[in-house]
Amino acid sequence: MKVIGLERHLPFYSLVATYYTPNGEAAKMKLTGQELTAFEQDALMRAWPLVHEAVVDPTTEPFAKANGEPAYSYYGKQPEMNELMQKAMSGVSVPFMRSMLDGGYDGFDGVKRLVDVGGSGGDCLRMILRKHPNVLEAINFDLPEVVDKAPAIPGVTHVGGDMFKSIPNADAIFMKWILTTWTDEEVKAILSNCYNALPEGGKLIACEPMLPKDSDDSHRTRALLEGDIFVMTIYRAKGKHRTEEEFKQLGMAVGFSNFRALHSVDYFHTVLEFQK
Ligand SMILES: C[S@@+](CC[C@H](N)C(=O)[O-])C[C@H]1O[C@@H](n2cnc3c(N)ncnc32)[C@H](O)[C@@H]1O
Repeated sequence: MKVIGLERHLPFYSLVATYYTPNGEAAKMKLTGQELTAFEQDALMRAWPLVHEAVVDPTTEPFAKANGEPAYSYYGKQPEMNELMQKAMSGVSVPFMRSMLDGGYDGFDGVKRLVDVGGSGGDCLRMILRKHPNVLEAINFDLPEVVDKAPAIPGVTHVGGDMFKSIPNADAIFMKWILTTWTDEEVKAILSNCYNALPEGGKLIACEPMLPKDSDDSHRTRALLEGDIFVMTIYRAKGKHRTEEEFKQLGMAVGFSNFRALHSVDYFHTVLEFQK
């Protein structure tokens, strides 16, 4: 199935994702209740009115200014919000992973040890393991306070740490919706730690929203640009959506020798492969 769009209806509690099955039948998924609460909660609502300040001065962080600290540390200190964010992430990731795994993506073939960097509650790994029994060791790597709340998943080891310090070794590294929230220098630090954790020929599979080279008024471009504003508000003004060339250059800068971008896996995310 493919996500073809997000429709927002008032009141807020009826955000609907529309999917098409391979034979063209439309199916809908509703993001309601807990998932939406994460996006509508007070801390975020306080940040939205400050977005214009970040446009005028990119050093301003709306979320940090409104709430006294950046989003990840803010959520990490509040167990309820931490849990809610994991549920929200899961609500977005499960349909994406279904689309990736059922769509014939072959990047996990032959992988024995796989790490998901910033894997939140571990849903992506759970789904990858179900489809790829060749993966014998799966490590869900996230901040300690996040993995503390992650549910036990057969075959998955939760490891707490900081991707800016080091990343566990693996044949392949997976990450979804990670690079977008960081600056170019920070992305290079994350990619460099991935590079160091991989053997020769190993690969990083990163799934990120990607901006088209030229802007247009298509639904997809508008959704991607809207996502850019969302990142600017909820996470950091310094994070940003990037083009294929920008991702490629960041990977090459830390030593990856091969790069490819697969656009047909999902409507919103592109699958980026960086090979060592
Ligand atoms: C936008 S969420 C994406 C979650 C998951 N990959 C998904 O797509 O559902 C970003 C994740 O990165 C994690 N993260 C943030 N800073 C991190 C760090 N320094 N080291 C490891 N993980 C981090 C967050 O806790 C969060 O789970």
